Amino acid sequence: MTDTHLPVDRRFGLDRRITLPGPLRLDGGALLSPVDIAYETYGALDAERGNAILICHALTGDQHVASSHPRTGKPGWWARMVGPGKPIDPARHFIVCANVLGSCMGSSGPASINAATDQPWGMAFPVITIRDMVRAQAMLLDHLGVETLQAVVGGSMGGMQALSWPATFPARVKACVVIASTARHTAQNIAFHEVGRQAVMADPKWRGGEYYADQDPPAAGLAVARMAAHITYLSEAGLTEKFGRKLQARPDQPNGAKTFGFDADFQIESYLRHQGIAFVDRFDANSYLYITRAMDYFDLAEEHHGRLAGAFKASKARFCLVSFDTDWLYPTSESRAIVHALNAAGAPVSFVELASPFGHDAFLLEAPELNRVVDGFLRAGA
Ligand SMILES: CC(=O)SCCNC(=O)CCNC(=O)[C@H](O)C(C)(C)COP(=O)(O)OP(=O)(O)OC[C@H]1O[C@@H](n2cnc3c(N)ncnc32)[C@H](O)[C@@H]1OP(=O)(O)O
Ligand SMILES: N[C@@H](CCO)C(=O)O
Repeated sequence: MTDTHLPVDRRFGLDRRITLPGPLRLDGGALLSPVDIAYETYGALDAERGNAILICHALTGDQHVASSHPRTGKPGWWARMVGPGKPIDPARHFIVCANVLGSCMGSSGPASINAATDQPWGMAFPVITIRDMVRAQAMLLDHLGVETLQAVVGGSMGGMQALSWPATFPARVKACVVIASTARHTAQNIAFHEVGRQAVMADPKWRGGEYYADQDPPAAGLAVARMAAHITYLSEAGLTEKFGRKLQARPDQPNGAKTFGFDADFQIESYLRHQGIAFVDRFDANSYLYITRAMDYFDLAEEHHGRLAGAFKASKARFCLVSFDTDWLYPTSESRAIVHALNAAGAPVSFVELASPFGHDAFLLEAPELNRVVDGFLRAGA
């Protein structure tokens, strides 16, 4: 087993990658060995080993939750929530955030090397599930000497992992915070993901996922996939307020003008193109296929004989559910269904729907009310 520091400059926090021998038995039946997990920690484990908080990231997130990204220098994706003086604070908590299995920021995924062939896995990487991601995190926590989590916290796909934790390891979780998430992917969720996957696979550069050798990825397909997905992370009201029908300024047309053609005349078109292009620079197309698939397969009730309450039967955890009123990707009704199941299972649960114009991605933006809810919930159990 090796545990190495990755060579990055850190404001605070420690960026590492561990190679665990495994094997990790995956829901699909495959055995993964070895298992690489890239992660960051902040703060220190207390003498009782009782202050660990695991933060689970969303679809395209990473382990850089609170410290600046080593490549872009941008602040961590949840620096608003995690850091000195924040609800999740390295002065009080031992904070762990790991890159999920299947991703491309250092953990085992389709872009990493298959030890059996000495080549990138590509589409030979085994299909993974949310529960497989959670099992890999449990292996990391074993390595770090964390038996019980004070809390597991996540938004979006991070919330799916957070929910999966007490269902998979009921004795290891004392509290669970689930933000803007769901206990299952609906037909509409799967439909949007399938559009994105088909955009990637229709790009001639995808080549069955074998594009690593000449470093010529299916950038156009992945950018279109991200553009479509990004719309689902926003809200109509937010888009109207930010862009409306405003025209995009260009060097030759500083106030914008219609070209009566197919340039990005509208600001919203230009914005989406920017989001698509920026995404290609930071994400692997095959990882996008694998992780969206894991989300589509997620159905916590199905894993427990069709009863969502059954998933929480053995759990002793307290739960905090948060939704946003403009999130149409994982609307409040999905959180309510989880709350009902938790009530049926007799689990302590608090639930709040917050108002925000920003849609699903509101959990990533400045949201003082969200910080107050998370802070209050974590302190109540400390
Ligand atoms: C969840 C995790 O675990 S981490 C993964 C989360 N991260 C992401 O999803 C990254 C991409 N997502 C986003 O940017 C999301 O919208 C958010 C919520 C995270 C950020 O939202 P905001 O801070 O409001 O940023 P916004 O959506 O306005 O995008 C700003 C970018 O659009 C660009 N932009 C804005 N308007 C235009 C336009 N008309 N034309 C072209 N580009 C534009 C800005 O220049 C800026 O570019 P930059 O990010 O390269 O600096
Ligand atoms: N925008 C976030 C949340 C999506 O669920 C991401 O890309 O991970």
